[in-house]
Amino acid sequence: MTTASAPGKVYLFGEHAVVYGEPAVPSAISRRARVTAERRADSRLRVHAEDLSLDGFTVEYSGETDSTPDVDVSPGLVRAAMGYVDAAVSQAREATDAPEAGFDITIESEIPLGAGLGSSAAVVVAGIEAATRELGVELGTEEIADRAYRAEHEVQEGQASRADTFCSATGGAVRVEGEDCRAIEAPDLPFVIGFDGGAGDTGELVAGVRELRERYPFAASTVETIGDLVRQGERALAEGDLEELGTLMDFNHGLLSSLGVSSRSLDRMVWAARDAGAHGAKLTGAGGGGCIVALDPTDGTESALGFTPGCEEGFRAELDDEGVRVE
Ligand SMILES: Nc1ncnc2c1ncn2[C@@H]1O[C@H](COP(=O)(O)OP(=O)(O)OP(=O)(O)O)[C@@H](O)[C@H]1O
Ligand SMILES: C[C@@](O)(CCO)CC(=O)[O-]
Ligand SMILES: [Mg+2]
Repeated sequence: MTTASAPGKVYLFGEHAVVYGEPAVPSAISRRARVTAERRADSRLRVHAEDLSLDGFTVEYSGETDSTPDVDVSPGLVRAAMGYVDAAVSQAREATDAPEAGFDITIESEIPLGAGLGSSAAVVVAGIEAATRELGVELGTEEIADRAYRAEHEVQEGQASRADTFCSATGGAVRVEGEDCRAIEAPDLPFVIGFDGGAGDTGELVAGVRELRERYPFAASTVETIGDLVRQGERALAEGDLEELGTLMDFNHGLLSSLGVSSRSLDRMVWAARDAGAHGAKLTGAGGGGCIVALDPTDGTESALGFTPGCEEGFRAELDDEGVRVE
């Protein structure tokens, strides 16, 4: 039995635009997904995912062809929910040259699902590490990141960047532009996260931005403008200029909003943070619902979020320098 964990992340800048080759800067945070893999004698896959929003369930099946989940929800919903775990196990089988390997998989996660904190990437990264180690193979961090990217790419129907999976695999703050992924220096950042209790569908939201880009040249320009903003943000990050970082985060939120990926509750939380004196605030991740991230060294934003209609939880998050690890 092997357990591995990997962190979630927030985007300082650049989500969505990163899918089209613009740079982005995500940062790992100290909330983790833990995946335990135990080799089975047969080639079946049994997944126990307590925190999955389908109310905690166990699925047992042998593969895509004859999946018969023993749960009281529609098979379509279960397949959609289990796609990332399936893809992680496929990558682990391929990496270890063990196409028939079966596992009992248990997932425990502190990262809300579909909320912009990279739960899918953390589950995939930790899943690949746990399953490959269980088979006695030690992959390097770069390979885990690459295979996790391929898994997300497959589940999100070809619409994924390397940002979430690279960040979750390596930890810390990173910069991703197309294939180019690297760690970057970051000062201590006073992240405050607001969570509306909801979720967005990453695949659908990315597809929505793609349509806008194809339909309107100014939407394509908006995506490029986000790239310009990220380059400016990198300079502010290197200088540790929190005020400038905040201003750029506010701007980034406006551009994401114009691309249709914000929501009423995300906007409310962003405004609550700004009114409370945060340096800046924006939605993080795919959007549609879920989380915002603000920069605020004071208690202002956290307490304001406590009184914001539509906000379920406000909490502080530390940058996590540690990526995937065996527990
Ligand atoms: N604890 C978990 N157990 C099982 N599967 C999980 C768990 N957490 C996440 N997943 C998988 O990840 C999916 C959510 O991924 P999605 O990309 O939509 O959101 P996210 O990664 O949380 O947010 P974002 O990509 O915007 O940062 C879930 O539907 C499920 O398939
Ligand atoms: C929306 C997106 O940019 C980030 C989701 O966390 C999608 C991706 O990069 O794969
Ligand atoms: Mg995701």
